[in-house]
Amino acid sequence: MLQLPKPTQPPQILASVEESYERCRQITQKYSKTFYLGTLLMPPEKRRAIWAIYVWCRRTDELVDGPQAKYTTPETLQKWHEHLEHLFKGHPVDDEDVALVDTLQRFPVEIEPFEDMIAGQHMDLYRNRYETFEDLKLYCYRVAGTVGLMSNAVLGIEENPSAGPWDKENEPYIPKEEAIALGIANQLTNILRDVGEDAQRGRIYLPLEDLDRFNYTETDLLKGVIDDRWRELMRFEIQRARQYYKDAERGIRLLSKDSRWPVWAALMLYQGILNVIEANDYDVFSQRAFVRTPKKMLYIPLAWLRSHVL
Ligand SMILES: CC(C)=CCC/C(C)=C/CC/C(C)=C/CC/C(C)=C/[C@@H]1[C@@H](COP(=O)(O)OP(=O)(O)O)[C@]1(C)CC/C=C(\C)CC/C=C(\C)CCC=C(C)C
Ligand SMILES: [Mn+2]
Repeated sequence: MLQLPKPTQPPQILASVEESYERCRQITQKYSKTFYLGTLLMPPEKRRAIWAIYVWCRRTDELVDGPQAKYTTPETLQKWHEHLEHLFKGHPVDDEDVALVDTLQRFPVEIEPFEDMIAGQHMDLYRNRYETFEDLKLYCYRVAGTVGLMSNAVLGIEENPSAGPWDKENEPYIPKEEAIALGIANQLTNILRDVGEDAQRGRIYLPLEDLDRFNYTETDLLKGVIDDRWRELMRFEIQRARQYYKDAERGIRLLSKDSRWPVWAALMLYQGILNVIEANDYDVFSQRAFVRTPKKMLYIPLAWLRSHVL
């Protein structure tokens, strides 16, 4: 017997694939000058896939960090998770989704990093202190390491041209840990840059065990005290972030050739924020550290060199 369609909501006319990617491009350009610049160095198909992923990440982040964040509850995140499941079944729900569904078909990736990022936003909903670095690392993996895993699928791995047929059975090494390391490095940089802003919202991401170690208190931080204890603490955290950038570097060498330059550029541009924090004598309370445009432009050819030489 012929099945009649079940009565549902009238089908919504969504943006075309091209329109949706263009929207994602505009959103990426508006929200992140750094990553947008990096994506311009990619071949067009990869570039627009990264824009689509960026927009999903940005929308997820906005749920707990954006202007409507005070209305976000665990149910909101549960609904966002259901929305995600639709996308992985190939059904876009709104205009921005159309590009991501297309991207997921072209560059298959597991749902897990997307789910983990939602779990990270859940942490932001309830936590405003991190006791140990292990606690903070889990948060950093969830909100940023996951971006590395999502991006890996698009960036691609360089096939080893010298591999013989006997090597074909061996799975190629996917630099997952290195991609996660770059996400964690970026997130730690973000946290160090935004200490003052976060404190004004009552949030302290720096591990309390680290504050203790340098004899610096929560009250000092909330008051924005800059003294030798603070400088030592910041030096320690900057050093830790730099180690994560270092760990990521060996992974970049394994990426496909056309992805190395943009990733080096994104790494150098974001890591540059740490140098600015040092140049500002660790004052992250009364000024925001950012890399000036002429310096940014200098990083681009340097990144090209590194992608060819290292
Ligand atoms: C060039 C390239 C491939 C970039 C990836 C771009 C992308 C998909 C970014 C998504 C970022 C995003 C919106 C994440 C949501 C959570 C969040 C806000 C995390 C912080 C990002 C900063 O974003 P923001 O828009 O605030 O930027 P500004 O500070 O305003 O400039 C984070 C700090 C996390 C970003 C993490 C990454 C981009 C992961 C990087 C890892 C890779 C690209 C993998 C590379 C592969 C190997 C093997 C090393
Ligand atoms: Mn955020």
